[in-house]
Amino acid sequence: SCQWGYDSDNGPEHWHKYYPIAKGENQSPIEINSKEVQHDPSLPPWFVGYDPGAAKTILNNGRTCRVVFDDTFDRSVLRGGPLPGTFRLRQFHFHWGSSDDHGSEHIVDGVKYAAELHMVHWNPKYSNFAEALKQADGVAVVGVFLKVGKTPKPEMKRILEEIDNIKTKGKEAPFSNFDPSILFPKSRDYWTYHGSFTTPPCEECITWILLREPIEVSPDQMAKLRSLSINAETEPVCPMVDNWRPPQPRHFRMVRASFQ
Ligand SMILES: NS(=O)(=O)c1cc(F)cc(F)c1
Ligand SMILES: [Zn+2]
Repeated sequence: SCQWGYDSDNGPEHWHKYYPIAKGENQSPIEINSKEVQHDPSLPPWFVGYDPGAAKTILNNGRTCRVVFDDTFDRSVLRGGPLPGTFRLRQFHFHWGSSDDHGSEHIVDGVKYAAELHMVHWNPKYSNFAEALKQADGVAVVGVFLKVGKTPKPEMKRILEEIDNIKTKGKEAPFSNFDPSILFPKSRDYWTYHGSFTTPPCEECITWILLREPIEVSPDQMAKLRSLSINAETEPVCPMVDNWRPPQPRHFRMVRASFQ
């Protein structure tokens, strides 16, 4: 059946059987190699206008920890950068490893970060998210790398405090009054390229905006993420770790940088 995951029997090497686009030519993540990136001075800055009141719930869907927003109107939006018009924030989630030396999906000059935050937005010129993911310009994801250091990121506290209430698959808790832009690093420098969802359905609908500057989290904060389980409450405990897809072939895609 369609229960894809990250194990040897349902992981990234199997996804193409149910989602043939997983072997497409515009798949994500990819390796970013600074020497092959093209600096594009015409790339504008990107901007967000997030309404903290749009935050709704935090959920363990058995594959990641996801915070969901009200996207029924242009309430929390992303615009500028490589994007045509405004995109609506729908959710954000994370990918991480079983130890601090890996876990990110995109890899930069050989560097694997401990985790990667994805802020998912969709183009309201399409009637809904399901329609948008069928379009090449349907979705925009801002990716932020998480690097482990000594100082905890205070802005992560609220997310990690909720983890105790969503330990197992299917658990959901209210999550309100949160502006996710507090998670961004200082610099707005980014790489951008056209790619796909890094999980099934692997649709090639994403304009990626990957921030160059990682945010720093503490080892305890990473351990908290790793305390989530993929199993439901009534099933044997299986830690939610290594929920990342390895890099995919870049093929003929150009990665542009907003910075020199
Ligand atoms: N991991 S990802 O950001 O590419 C992503 C976003 C999304 F909205 C749905 C997915 F299945 C996967
Ligand atoms: Zn993701």
